[in-house]
Amino acid sequence: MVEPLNIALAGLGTVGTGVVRLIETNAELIARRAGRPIRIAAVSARDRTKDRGVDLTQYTWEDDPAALAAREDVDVVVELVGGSDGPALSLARKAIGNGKGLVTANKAMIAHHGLELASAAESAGVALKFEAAVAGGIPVIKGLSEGAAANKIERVYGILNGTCNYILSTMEDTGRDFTDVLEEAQRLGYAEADPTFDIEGIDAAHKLSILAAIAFGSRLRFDAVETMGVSPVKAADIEQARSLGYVIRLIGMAEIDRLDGGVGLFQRVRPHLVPIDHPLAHVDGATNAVVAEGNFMGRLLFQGAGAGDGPTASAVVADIIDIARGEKGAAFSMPASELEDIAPAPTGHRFGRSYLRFIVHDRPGVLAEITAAMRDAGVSIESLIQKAPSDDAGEVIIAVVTHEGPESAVTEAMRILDGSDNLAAQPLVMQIIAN
Ligand SMILES: NC(=O)C1=CN([C@@H]2O[C@H](COP(=O)(O)OP(=O)(O)OC[C@H]3O[C@@H](n4cnc5c(N)ncnc54)[C@H](O)[C@@H]3O)[C@@H](O)[C@H]2O)C=CC1
Ligand SMILES: N[C@@H](CC=O)C(=O)O
Ligand code: NA
Repeated sequence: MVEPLNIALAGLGTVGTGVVRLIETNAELIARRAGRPIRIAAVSARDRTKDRGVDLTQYTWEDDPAALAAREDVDVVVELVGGSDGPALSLARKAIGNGKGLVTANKAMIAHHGLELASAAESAGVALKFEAAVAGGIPVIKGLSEGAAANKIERVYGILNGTCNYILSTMEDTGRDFTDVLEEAQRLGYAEADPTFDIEGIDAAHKLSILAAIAFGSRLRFDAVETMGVSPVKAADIEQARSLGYVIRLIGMAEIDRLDGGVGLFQRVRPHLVPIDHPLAHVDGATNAVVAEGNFMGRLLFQGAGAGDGPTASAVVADIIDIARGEKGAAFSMPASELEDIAPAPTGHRFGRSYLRFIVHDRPGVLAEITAAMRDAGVSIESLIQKAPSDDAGEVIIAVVTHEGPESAVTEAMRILDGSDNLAAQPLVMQIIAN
């Protein structure tokens, strides 16, 4: 008789109930693949009486998630509560401290405390796994830390937030309003408990910092991710971008910067313009996609569902199966002590084309002021569109696409224009992804 792997689940929301459903539905197949059955020994969440659409009566209930980490009959704790600190972190610390494996989908906690938890797991000789934390159901952590393990990777980028991608692509396809589409993404279980994390780019920044650590063998530097979300993007930008041959996507990009003879870690999350014939332009809905460039493998593209109960549960259970097979692995693809401390790249090195959007008062001299600022900052204009006001508010949209050049020149042009009384709103700058 083979001993089961006994797991405890903390958090029974979108992902937690997805995990219960998956383990119950595919129990026999999972046992054959894992070499032994996966048994849910105990569960915990905030509200015991809530109807979650799954029968939990057969599992022991603990009111306090921390109690799961103390149970003798538990081999692996699965943390699906969320939040960078609080109950999730104390549960994670206790589980590892008590010699239990830890599986989590919590990118906020890993981005902030991943190094501490990885070191603790290594010392305790237990597994720490978080495949679901980056790009949901896509096995990108496995792909990079196992499939691409032999490569030097110096660039990784992609679409890392399902909620933002759902909002941007749905607005683009249907012309629907931002708030309305966000509510739909929340109903579908894509958004974080606090959706500000999604729309302000913080969730994507959590994921990017984890990916960068795995891809480059660098220490996590979430604090150094330059982050901007999608809230400043207006329906008019989506329309303008489309007329220029682009779509707008929230892109996370991490790169090793070797300019000026040093080595720096560049990490940025921002809305970008993506040419319509680029593979990332066709990533719609809650789909995520990650591109990684390795010195021997070339370019890899991972694509699939980045959020939602089924795909996320699939990644969580894959981690549990790995542990059942006796695979511990290294949380960040190498021992925590081997991760290099790479300082953030100096700003001002980036080079490329940009899209600049101004909302201005419709009066003489506005265009001249904008083009003069560009000239004085050394920004070369490739195209400029002025859109007639659609209402009688007396405001006009001016969209500028620049030639390739240093981003620092665009920043300087924005500095020159800052505070101008011709501007009716804060200008928006989006970088254009090269083909
Ligand atoms: N929803 C998604 O598509 C994805 C979510 N994740 C991550 O998975 C984790 C869980 O996310 P969801 O299931 O969407 O969240 P959720 O909000 O649907 O579920 C959270 C669960 O944790 C429980 N909980 C919250 N605070 C608690 C506390 N103080 N004590 C005890 N239980 C508590 C709640 O009762 C609920 O059962 C988060 O870390 C999230 O970032 C990762 C990838 C995709
Ligand atoms: N809120 C996240 C869920 C998955 O990580 C997202 O929208 O991508
Ligand atoms: Na994943």
